[in-house]
Amino acid sequence: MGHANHLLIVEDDKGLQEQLRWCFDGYEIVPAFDRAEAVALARRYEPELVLLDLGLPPDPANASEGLAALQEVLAEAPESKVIVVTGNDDRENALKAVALGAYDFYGKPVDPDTLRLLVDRAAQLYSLEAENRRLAQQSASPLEGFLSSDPGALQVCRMVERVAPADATVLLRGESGTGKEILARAVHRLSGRREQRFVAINCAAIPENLLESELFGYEKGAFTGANRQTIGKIEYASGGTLFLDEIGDLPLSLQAKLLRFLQERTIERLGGRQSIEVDVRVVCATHRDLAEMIRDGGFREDLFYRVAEIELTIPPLRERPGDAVLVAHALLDRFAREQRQPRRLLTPEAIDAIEAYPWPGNVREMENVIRRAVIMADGKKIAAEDLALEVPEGGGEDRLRLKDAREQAEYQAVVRALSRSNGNIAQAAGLLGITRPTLYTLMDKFALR
Ligand SMILES: Nc1ncnc2c1ncn2[C@@H]1O[C@H](COP(=O)(O)OP(=O)(O)OP(=O)(O)O)[C@@H](O)[C@H]1O
Repeated sequence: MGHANHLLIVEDDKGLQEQLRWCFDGYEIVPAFDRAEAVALARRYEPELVLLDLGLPPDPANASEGLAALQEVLAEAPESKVIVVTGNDDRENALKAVALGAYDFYGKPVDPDTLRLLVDRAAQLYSLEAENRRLAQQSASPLEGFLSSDPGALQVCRMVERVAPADATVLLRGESGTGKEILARAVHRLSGRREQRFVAINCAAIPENLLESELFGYEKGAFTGANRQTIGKIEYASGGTLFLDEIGDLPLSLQAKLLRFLQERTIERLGGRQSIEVDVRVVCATHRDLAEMIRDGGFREDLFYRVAEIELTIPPLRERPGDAVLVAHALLDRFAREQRQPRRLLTPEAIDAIEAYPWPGNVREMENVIRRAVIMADGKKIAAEDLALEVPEGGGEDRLRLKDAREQAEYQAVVRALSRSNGNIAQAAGLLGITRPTLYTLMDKFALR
């Protein structure tokens, strides 16, 4: 056992409590003597395992207090494996308990060895399930920092994982703020070059005459003011990854020089004669339509084939249904953590506004909007007004009606599953055939938490 599992023992008989404590050497025992205590301790420890005597005070002869405790404990710690201990031959209540979400039952009188076996097995199952949950959560966000549940965007993430280890040049296409830089960094991190430098340069942000020396470096005396030899970004990235952002904005003169570098893998510093071999992985990004630029003579076709050995297109937020709200919630979590404040909730109208807005600036724009809303909103809720989004008029009425219908159906399914499982998240998720994180996201969306 890696760390000791918490075992909550709910048993009003002090002697039995003591006896059980000795059987479960190796577990972190948390004793409780009645329902209220059991629930409070379940909340505090979220124990992996619970042994629950169904006959609890004030009426130990009757299982009702124990069954109520079971439900409340599971509401606090939905993943817990609860084993109920029933009176001799009380099969009816044992089955009731299992129907309410108990993992198993055991009849008194207690035989320590058998009970220990049962608890050990439950512990194993718990850790298997925990591992599964961890893996499921990972696959929801396959690349660190890149959030999405959209099949198209997730496909791009999988491609990034696949191509990262190869040295091929990658072109990332996508509107501004769609996470091109995050994915470029992921390519680097998942490659054999991760220990070396990741060097980023934005071709649109630097004037043409400076860009050349930024990229290639220069020798002393190469031009007025060049008073010492300076290494360019390409050389600086040697052994690592060079990220050329906004490659579509690279002037034609430099396109020719870059092409030569990509073909020969050597550079010459400005004013220098020596050609220097450089081993770098190149990742490029652009929000422009390079094919159209090629037709208009603004981008070299031969360079395009060099930089686009692998081309990945990140879909914009408005084409990823559900992602806007998912990302908004994740940002609220992040800002709450950063500012050590309780997490704000979005009102249903705010969620509607987020879904209806086209997000031309994608996640970057959303970061700004949410950050501002957190500052502007008073109280725990963020209302649609706090977001101050200008939702375009008209247009999507049919789409909206369909969306309303879908939302309503979704809402009803979630509410019914939650009430049927009496608020037990794991059970409700099971009924709906979705994972717990997805259910939590839906509950947030409908403000059901
Ligand atoms: N899928 C995502 N999940 C979480 N954060 C994201 C996602 N996409 C983008 N971001 C965030 O949005 C901001 C912009 O992302 P990034 O700089 O990678 O976009 P970009 O496509 O390179 O934008 P630009 O073309 O404007 O430079 C960053 O703060 C990034 O963390």
